[in-house]
Amino acid sequence: MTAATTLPASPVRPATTDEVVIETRTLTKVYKDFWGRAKVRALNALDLEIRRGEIFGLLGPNGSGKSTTIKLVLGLLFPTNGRALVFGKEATEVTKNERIGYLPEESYLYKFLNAEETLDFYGRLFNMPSQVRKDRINELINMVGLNWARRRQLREYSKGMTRRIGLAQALINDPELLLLDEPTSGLDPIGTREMKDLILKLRDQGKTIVMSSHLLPDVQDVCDRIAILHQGELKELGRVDELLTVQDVMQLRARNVTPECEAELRAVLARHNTELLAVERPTLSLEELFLNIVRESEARPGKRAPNS
Ligand SMILES: Nc1ncnc2c1ncn2[C@@H]1O[C@H](COP(=O)(O)OP(=O)(O)OP(=O)(O)O)[C@@H](O)[C@H]1O
Repeated sequence: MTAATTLPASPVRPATTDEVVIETRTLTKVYKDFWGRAKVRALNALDLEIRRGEIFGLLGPNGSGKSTTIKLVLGLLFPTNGRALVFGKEATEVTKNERIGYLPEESYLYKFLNAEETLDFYGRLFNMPSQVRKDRINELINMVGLNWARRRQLREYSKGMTRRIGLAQALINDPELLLLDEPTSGLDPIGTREMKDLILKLRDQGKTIVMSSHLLPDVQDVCDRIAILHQGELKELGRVDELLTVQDVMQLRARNVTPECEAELRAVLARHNTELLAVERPTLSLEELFLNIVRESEARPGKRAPNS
């Protein structure tokens, strides 16, 4: 994706509202074997409410039920028990699909079409008029940074490029709700940052986004709330900032602290019987360091003295 991530014009909607977009009530899925015998309880009595304008993360180890949840919400699977409602309607009702975009974990796009043809195919499925389709395809291809490869067949695409065209496809109908299965998998750090910025922009446009991911820093960066599943059970649910806040520790950050000032601070803390856990310099994340170096190298090509 290029820096020119212009998003297709859609009305700016307010951020998170109280409107519930996805609701699950004791949602349960038991996969059966060939003989109809219960084989795997993939999801057990899941209760969730996801509101308009949220970025909601589904986390959990392999086999914990994330994809099953997404498929139930999409109406691709029937629940064994309980209900999944999307926009207030049963998830299995097909009319809701017009308001949903889905990026599956594995690409199912036709490999012998190029990016334009792929999006044109999906635009036709949504009965988009020719000119609207053309404009939308241009906007989306630019948005995901594939302009340079728009006429190349998808079989020549790298994993990261495939992820980008998958996202463009998921956005073709300007959906209100986006379900993204592992949106950053296969992307390099710059592509990952751009995908995350894009997800945030889509949220700012009022879209509701549900994403599953194993890449925890990505989830931490973009998600407002998360659910953690384990063997089909909901184990944790809440706002990311609240779940990650260590309640009984406080951090002070100050610039230009002199040794005298530090000594006084230590003395004050000691006087109040406060246990000083650490005095340290903040560090960049590896992502920040990497992006700084790449951006600097783009601005100033040529030799760069390491650690400068
Ligand atoms: N079609 C199926 N038939 C039988 N069992 C299935 C089927 N699909 C998934 N399962 C089982 O259901 C459980 C949950 O699977 P699911 O794919 O929802 O997990 P996940 O959290 O998405 O995993 P991953 O992180 O590996 O994608 C697993 O034990 C899996 O083996």
